[in-house]
Amino acid sequence: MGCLFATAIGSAGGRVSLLLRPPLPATRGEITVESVEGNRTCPVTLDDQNGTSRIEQLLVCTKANDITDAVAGIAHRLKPGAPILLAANGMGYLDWFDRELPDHPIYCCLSTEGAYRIAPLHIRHAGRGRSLIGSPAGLPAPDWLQDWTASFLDVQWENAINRAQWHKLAINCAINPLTALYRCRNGELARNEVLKVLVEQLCDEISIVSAAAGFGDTAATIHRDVAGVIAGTAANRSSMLQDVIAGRTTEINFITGYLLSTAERLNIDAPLHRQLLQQVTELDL
Ligand SMILES: NC(=O)C1=CN([C@@H]2O[C@H](COP(=O)(O)OP(=O)(O)OC[C@H]3O[C@@H](n4cnc5c(N)ncnc54)[C@H](OP(=O)(O)O)[C@@H]3O)[C@@H](O)[C@H]2O)C=CC1
Ligand SMILES: CC(C)(CO)C(=O)C(=O)O
Repeated sequence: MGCLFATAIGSAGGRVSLLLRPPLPATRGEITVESVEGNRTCPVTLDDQNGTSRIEQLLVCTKANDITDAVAGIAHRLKPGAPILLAANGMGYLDWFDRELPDHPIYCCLSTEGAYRIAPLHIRHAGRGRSLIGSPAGLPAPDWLQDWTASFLDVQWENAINRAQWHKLAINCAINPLTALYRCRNGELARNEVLKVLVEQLCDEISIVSAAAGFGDTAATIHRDVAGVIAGTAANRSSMLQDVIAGRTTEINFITGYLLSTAERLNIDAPLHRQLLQQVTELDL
């Protein structure tokens, strides 16, 4: 996603540096984004945590598990008040920013774009989607949003980013862990009678937690919306299943884990989600 977003901002005239893990292959590079519309390229400066230039604006495109380590390594280079935009899936990483970087405005990006890496700095933009950017603290749309809205991606400002994130998280909680455990494509959750019942039970629990957490819209629509996403993405392997197949740590702690910590705060039990968290965590070990 980092290569896709960097190329989008570059296409709108922005200057982009990629902060990679050391050691750096070079100090300059070129991103290639393949898609059905043809190839796009974007020249970038390559940098790592040992660099010295000051960071005016930070876009974090790691997996949720890596956010805090990645940002902690470069936090000393942030200009005072530099905005930080977090593009990872899931929820539950904002507390760290409130604690460690309270003077930096935090924004979140919720994206349904689809992209995967073919080689270093070379990606395939496999599916066009929409990206919502918003401020969990309720800040107004910043000037730099223009770099995104002027790009080739479909980007919109979202005033209620918390709600949008919760809704996406709820859908992921109902689909991703089951597909990872049963190693099936999303559509199997509607075809297999046993899995169908489990999806319904997961949605029942999500609905109760959502209502208590103040997300009444999600509580009311989660069964229908999950069925719609399963039908619309029937041939997909969920991101969690892809992580399991590739032997990567999943983002379960920031998806089901966040639902469960919200439930616990509200004294609600969600036993099926608890069981799935444990089972997927065992896969991660
Ligand atoms: N790909 C997609 O289509 C979509 C992804 N998302 C979400 O976006 C997020 C990113 O996904 P995706 O781009 O696919 O993930 P990738 O694993 O492809 O990319 C994550 C990148 O983060 C880098 N990274 C991790 N830790 C550090 C660190 N400490 N310092 C510097 N770089 C670091 C990794 O580097 P290295 O290569 O060295 O490991 C890797 O290049 C996830 O939360 C995902 O769920 C959301 C919608 C769609
Ligand atoms: C919507 C869904 C389930 C599509 O596969 C997804 O967001 C994911 O895989 O993480």
